[in-house]
Amino acid sequence: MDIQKIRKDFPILSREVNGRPLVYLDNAATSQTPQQVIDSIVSYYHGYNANIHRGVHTLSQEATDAYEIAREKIQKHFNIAKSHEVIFTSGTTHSINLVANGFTSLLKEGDEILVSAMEHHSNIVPWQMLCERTGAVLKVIPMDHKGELEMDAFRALLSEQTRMVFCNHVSNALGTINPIEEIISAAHAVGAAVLIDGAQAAPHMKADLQELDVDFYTVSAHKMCGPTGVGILYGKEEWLTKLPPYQGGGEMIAEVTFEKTTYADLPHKFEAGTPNICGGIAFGTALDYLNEIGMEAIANYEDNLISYATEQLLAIEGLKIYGTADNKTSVISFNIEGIHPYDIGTILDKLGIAVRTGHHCAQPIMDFYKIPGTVRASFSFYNTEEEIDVLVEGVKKAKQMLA
Ligand SMILES: Cc1ncc(COP(=O)(O)O)c(CN[C@@H]2CONC2=O)c1O
Repeated sequence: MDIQKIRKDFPILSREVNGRPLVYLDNAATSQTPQQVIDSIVSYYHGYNANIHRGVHTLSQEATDAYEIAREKIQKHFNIAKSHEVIFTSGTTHSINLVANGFTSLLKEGDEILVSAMEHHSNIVPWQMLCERTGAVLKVIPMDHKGELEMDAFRALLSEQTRMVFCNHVSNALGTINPIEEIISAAHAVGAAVLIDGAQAAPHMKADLQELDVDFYTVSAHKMCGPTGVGILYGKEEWLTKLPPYQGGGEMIAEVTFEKTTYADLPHKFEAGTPNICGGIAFGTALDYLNEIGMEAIANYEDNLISYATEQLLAIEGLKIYGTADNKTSVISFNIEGIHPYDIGTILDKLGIAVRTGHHCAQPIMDFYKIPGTVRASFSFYNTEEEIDVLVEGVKKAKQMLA
């Protein structure tokens, strides 16, 4: 990987913040956008912006073709069997809510659904709302202080009453890569459906969804060098067929009369209204860009980066890392004894360094560690060891100023 050549693809990486070169280490929040994706957005609005799927004119056909080609690129990237198992959404939060809404008609009082202790709020709150609607019971798969799920406790929680299991592939707050193959297999053994939140995994590793045999998998384009406001829900056809539509409107219908409406086939049943046409097309371009570099090369490079960053940060006295799983990627959450993470983040920003501080929409994790939040540095393939050195020096300076 020619990092300097790659970095030139990202115009934003050459800007300054507070008079210093930007060091962007908040990739778990959103990734940056290469010129190729920016050009894809511009060329859509320059050349073939039109509404899709029903137009009789050339522009509409060009836009429709580009949008459906993007769907096929997503299908190929995640090794999905059928293109209609790819549902365009506005992102992971929308995708999870679509499934949670659909299960309202499939769950009954006393059914049990399991969620891991290290979830993002978007993979907790929709399921709590589902339990309120149905009388189902939410149970939590515990984690240990390393930030790894307690798999014996997970297996003990499974029963004939378990109907669903939800877990992130990678924790956005800890970087833990969860043993989803084992989770999927054990859940299927009791007949439970599994939704894996892939938001933090898909940017950093290949996810082969047929090999995983997962029932639902969610992805946000803005974490994968794509635009915000677009993502996908993958669902096995057998499950998507069982779920009722999420939103009513145009596109998702076959026939409408005031007496009765029949719904469109997959994927359109779940794609009501005018979608983020340009976003979907640009998501396809982002996948082209990532695959040009290669997901394996990206994963290997980022593994080396996080090992270097961990080693350098741990050399700072009083610094504690949260999330020390044997198998982790792309995220380092840390605090310095006696200093509030927000204060560290503020000083780092003055030095041009962008990190995230707070609970990272994972308050149960912070409660588990009994901390208000962390400083989270999150890496991508366009970051460098030199940028990590700037981060480390910045943390040392913040410690000196605040201790
Ligand atoms: C694991 C995980 N699941 C779901 C989401 C929600 O994704 P959307 O916002 O695209 O629907 C995020 C977002 N990550 C947050 C966003 O900012 N910082 C984070 O860690 C996430 O990291």
